[in-house]
Amino acid sequence: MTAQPDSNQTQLHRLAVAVEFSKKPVRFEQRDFEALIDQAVKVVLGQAGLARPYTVSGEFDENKCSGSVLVPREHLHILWSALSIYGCHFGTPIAIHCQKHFLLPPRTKIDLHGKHALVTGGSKGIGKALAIELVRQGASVTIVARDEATLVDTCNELQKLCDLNGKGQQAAWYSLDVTKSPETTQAVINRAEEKLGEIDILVNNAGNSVQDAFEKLPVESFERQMKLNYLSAVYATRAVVNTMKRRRSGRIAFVSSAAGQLGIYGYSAYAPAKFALRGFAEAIQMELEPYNIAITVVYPPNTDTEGFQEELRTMPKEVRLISETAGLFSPKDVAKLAVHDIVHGKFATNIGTDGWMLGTLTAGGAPETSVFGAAQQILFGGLFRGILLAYHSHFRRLVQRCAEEREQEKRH
Ligand SMILES: NC(=O)C1=CN([C@@H]2O[C@H](COP(=O)(O)OP(=O)(O)OC[C@H]3O[C@@H](n4cnc5c(N)ncnc54)[C@H](OP(=O)(O)O)[C@@H]3O)[C@@H](O)[C@H]2O)C=CC1
Ligand SMILES: CCCCCCCCCCCCCCCC(=O)[C@@H](N)CO
Repeated sequence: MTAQPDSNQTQLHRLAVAVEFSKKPVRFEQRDFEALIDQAVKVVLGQAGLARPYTVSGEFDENKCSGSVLVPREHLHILWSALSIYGCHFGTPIAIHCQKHFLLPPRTKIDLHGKHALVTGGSKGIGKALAIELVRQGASVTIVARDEATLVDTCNELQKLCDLNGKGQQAAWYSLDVTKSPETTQAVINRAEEKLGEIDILVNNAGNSVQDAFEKLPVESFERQMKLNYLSAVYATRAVVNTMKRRRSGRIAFVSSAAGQLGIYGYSAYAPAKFALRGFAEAIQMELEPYNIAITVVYPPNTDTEGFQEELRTMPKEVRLISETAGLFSPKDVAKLAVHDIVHGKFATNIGTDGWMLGTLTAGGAPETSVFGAAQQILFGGLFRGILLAYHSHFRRLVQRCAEEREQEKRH
């Protein structure tokens, strides 16, 4: 299938298309579905002298034998009739039904097989766990970070997993400081795309935290935190978004933090950068949804990584006591939940019971793709606000106790 005019103005409709067979063929997958749709369009529109080349990109559910086709508005009706046909395919009589169309495409699951995912900060911690999970589910993965030795080790590990799957997946690495400049990020992403194909999934994970009382943190810390935890994600997103829009498919994820939902003691430089990711994500999801690109923001509580161990060495007692109320998770568990939500196009990933409550409470102006999720927010929003206020009085006492302890230490 050939190119479709790339206009920002083109409004897309999603046609849900079901295929019925008199006798089900042994194999009928995404590729066959695409070929069938292509053929149907050519046959019917060709006879009417209207055939024109454009992409009918969709996602196919093998179990239900139905998929969806993204159609520009001006071609909706002619395509609807073109696709509602009976005929013979693979030697079997079949029927194609167009069931309904939506102006706003509902989220559908993507299949990671054959996809190319790029994970920033993929050499260690949560990023590495994300890369492993993406490979496990069939994707080829590029990881970027600064330190080459760690990149090489992790990439070798990933390639072994790829080989175990036996489907020709590949792992690649590039050394990149994601804060350097938009151009540097763009150049590395171009090279990654030349090697493993256009990026289907971008995971913005690189980041770290600084923690101390506000007046003890130098102003440069605030600037550096914004650069590393927020602006780096803007650079990388910019580097992939045009291609994703042209292809009308993609996923972009941001690893924020529970501290991107609630500001706590010690995180006056870290929390704003993690909050910023959310504002950015909410804004672009509204722009990119018509292009079948879904955004996910991940809000992990404390997660046991190299970065976290490093953080513990200088962590003020208040930060430790407050943050540990939400629990400590393994990078593997965080990655599994995040990849599940990326695949399903879910906007927010919350981890653990406190994470779930915090996510439900702070759903705020974010979009919600699940009716179940929306019902939880509507039902429990008020209740969780009450619970949060109870947590706050607990946190206030913790902060006070730590201040008293410090006073005493000073006196002795
Ligand atoms: N661990 C936790 O408790 C939580 C972490 N998070 C967030 O999750 C993300 C990952 O954290 P975590 O796995 O703990 O961190 P780690 O320190 O364990 O790993 C960080 C990764 O990012 C890379 N990285 C750091 N700085 C840069 C840079 N300037 N350019 C390119 N790559 C960079 C590191 O590689 P290299 O140093 O070689 O560049 C490494 O691969 C962060 O955004 C963090 O804020 C959120 C909530 C909780
Ligand atoms: C009804 C609602 C109840 C909510 C209870 C909430 C408890 C809040 C705890 C905040 C935890 C912040 C952890 C940040 C971890 C992090 O980002 C760093 N470790 C990064 O390295």
